[in-house]
Amino acid sequence: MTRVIVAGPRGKMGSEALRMIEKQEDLELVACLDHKYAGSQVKDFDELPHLDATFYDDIQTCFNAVSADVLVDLTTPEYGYIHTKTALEYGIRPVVGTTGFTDEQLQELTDMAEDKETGVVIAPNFALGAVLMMQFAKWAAKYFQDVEIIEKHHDKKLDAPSGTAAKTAQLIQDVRETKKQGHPDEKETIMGARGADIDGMKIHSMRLPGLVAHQEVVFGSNGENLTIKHDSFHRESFMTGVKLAIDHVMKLDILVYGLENLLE
Ligand SMILES: NC(=O)C1=CN([C@@H]2O[C@H](COP(=O)(O)OP(=O)(O)OC[C@H]3O[C@@H](n4cnc5c(N)ncnc54)[C@H](O)[C@@H]3O)[C@@H](O)[C@H]2O)C=CC1
Ligand SMILES: O=C(O)C1=N[C@H](C(=O)O)C[C@H](O)C1
Repeated sequence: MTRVIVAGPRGKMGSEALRMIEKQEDLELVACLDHKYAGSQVKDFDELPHLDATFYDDIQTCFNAVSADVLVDLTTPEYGYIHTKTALEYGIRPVVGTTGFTDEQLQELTDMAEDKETGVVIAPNFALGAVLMMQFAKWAAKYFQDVEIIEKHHDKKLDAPSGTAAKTAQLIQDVRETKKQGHPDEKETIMGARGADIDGMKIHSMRLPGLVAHQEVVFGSNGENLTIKHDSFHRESFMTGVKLAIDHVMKLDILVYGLENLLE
């Protein structure tokens, strides 16, 4: 039985994670961490009668009160980073879906996990289709140098570009030479019109009500375009990956960034 704490349990992802945990025979929810509702019970809020766990609003109080193996963090960039560090200090293995960490923060957490010999999984996208979309994009980038990433999300999202777009760009960077795209003399008459720039490739972030999580990676060459596209229409799409990450993190003693590293 793996004992799990969920941070952000009342959020869009966290509430889906609770529903997933309830269905697993080998996972036990031992506490929830939110910035409010301290002392409340999970069953006070949701129709999840089998989940018997208390809400805490302070991470140290929570970690001192309950014994846990894994912290699943689905909160905000600011708190996700603090929670991950604190979990490592307590020897609790973080599974982090929260996006928006800086490269410096990721490096610090990588070093800390190595130092503590404690597993961490940080996955910018838990949907298996999105993981494949990123891998296909990396493959295509070997043959197509010109590429633009268009990510589309709901308008409650805090970070831009999305963690998935940033990770896709990183994977493409591994195989693509730096190249300035578009006309050599192009000029933006409205700032930002060409999107964010990484080594000359562009990322465009769209935020609209009605969207969930969507990304297209568009490659261009002479006389042809290749579009690799993924859509998450429901947050259930992320839960296979969350469960996979919880199972794997128990066997790791380093930080793994990206679910592709856990797939055979
Ligand atoms: N890796 C993946 O596959 C996915 C990652 N995400 C990421 O997960 C994170 C959460 O996304 P959503 O659920 O859509 O956001 P949300 O805004 O619906 O939920 C975030 C929750 O965190 C809670 N929270 C804020 N501060 C907190 C604190 N100090 N302690 C504990 N809880 C706190 C909020 O009350 C809220 O309920 C975001 O960073 C998002 O980018 C979202 C979808 C998929
Ligand atoms: O905030 C979201 O919703 C999502 N965030 C992740 C990201 O930033 O890539 C994963 C997915 O796109 C949904």
